[in-house]
Amino acid sequence: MLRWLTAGESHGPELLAILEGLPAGVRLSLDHVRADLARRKLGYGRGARMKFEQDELHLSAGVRHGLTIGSPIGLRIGNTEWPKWTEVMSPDPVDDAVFETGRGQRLTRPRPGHADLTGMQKYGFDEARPVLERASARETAARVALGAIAKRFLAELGIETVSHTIAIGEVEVPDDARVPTLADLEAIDADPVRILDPETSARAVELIDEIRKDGDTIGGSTEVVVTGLPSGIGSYAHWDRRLDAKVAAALMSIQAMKGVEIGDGFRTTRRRGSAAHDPLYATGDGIARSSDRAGGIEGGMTTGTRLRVRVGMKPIATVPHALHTVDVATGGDATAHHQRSDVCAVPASGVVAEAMVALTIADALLDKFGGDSVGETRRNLEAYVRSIPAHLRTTPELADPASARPAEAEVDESPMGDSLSEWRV
Ligand SMILES: Cc1cc2nc3c(=O)[nH]c(=O)nc-3n(C[C@H](O)[C@H](O)[C@H](O)COP(=O)(O)O)c2cc1C
Ligand SMILES: C=C(O[C@@H]1CC(C(=O)O)=C[C@@H](OP(=O)(O)O)[C@H]1O)C(=O)O
Repeated sequence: MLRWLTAGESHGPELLAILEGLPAGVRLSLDHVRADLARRKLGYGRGARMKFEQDELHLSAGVRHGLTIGSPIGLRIGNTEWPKWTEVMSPDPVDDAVFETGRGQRLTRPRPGHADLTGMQKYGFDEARPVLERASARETAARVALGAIAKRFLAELGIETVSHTIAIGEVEVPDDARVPTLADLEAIDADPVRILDPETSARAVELIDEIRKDGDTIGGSTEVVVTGLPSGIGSYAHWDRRLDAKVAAALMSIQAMKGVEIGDGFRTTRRRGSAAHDPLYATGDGIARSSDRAGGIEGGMTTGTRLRVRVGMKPIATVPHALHTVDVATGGDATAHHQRSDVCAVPASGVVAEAMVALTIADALLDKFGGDSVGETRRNLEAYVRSIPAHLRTTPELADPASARPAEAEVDESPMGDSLSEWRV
């Protein structure tokens, strides 16, 4: 089992994160983590803070001489903005004067769409500062750092993860656009909105400019693609073992995410059954699916084809043309507080989504294969893959129905072996 925890406020001294349960022997350098932290700060439409704040990474535990050692991995990410916030976020009591002016002013005009008002009710505060400090997506830097480590573990097993933007507002990548692989990552990250198709990217940038000019904000969607997965990760046997449920929960836990689709998701719900699933064909190399509508998960388990999940983000709640609200200090009409904000954080949210998927997959793999060292995990994985009998084996490549015969014929000719042990994992 892999466990992870984060702590830290948006304007506190630092974010903290612990990853527990990762096997020993994973090759890891600080640069791997730094690279993903830098990717998370990219993206057209982010606010001023992304330009001046640095993510100061410290690896405190669990790694020695470039290898994980099986102990909990601990890391810190310093907020370089901290010197401006020492009084407002001081752990010790401060003088009341701090709350009179500037950064310390009490935030009594809650923003609709953010955690402000309900957080005040729930935790018993009379202003939103202590709420937004933790509700803020600054915390996603810690998740991305942990995800970068999980990705190193996955890479040791030949599993690769990539994300890209598929929509900004109503500007969408066409349905039939090529699904990227890790080889496309450089091109995706080089694009201002992380869209592969230059024409769609240009329209998305134009839209963000328009939205910014209007004093508004915009959301969108991203897709995460994972290749190299064996079949059978997750399970149909109980609700909390289903991999689709775990991936959906992980993605929905990211600030501002409002919906998750596995594979073709809601598009599938509008199709007839005959056009909604991925028919099986016998190819010379095993059983293959002729389409990728399920997104690589059936019955809560990986099918062995690429995993494809999408997550949709609502527009940023701190709208510059601030929304109507109530000043809870006076009870009167007001506009919501706004100092600065992102106009669009969809490109960055893809990097966070990648991290959450990587952590979830790494956990599910360890659930099935265990391993105190990555070599042990790899041996267990390979033994499982070898144990699947030839007539049940699948290939990740899509079948061409024209040159394949239906899988049923194959099964008829070669029924499952007499002995249970022949196919038992
Ligand atoms: C990468 C990223 C950046 C974000 N930046 C902002 C921002 O600048 N201003 C803002 O109001 N919300 C921002 N959000 C969204 C809020 O954190 C989120 O809406 C808030 O925590 C309320 O949670 P909910 O939207 O899940 O209900 C961002 C989210 C992400 C993932
Ligand atoms: C700091 C980050 O994102 C922040 C997420 C965020 C929010 O409300 O979620 C609000 C903004 O912070 P501030 O109000 O201080 O400008 C973003 O900059 C980051 O991603 O590193």
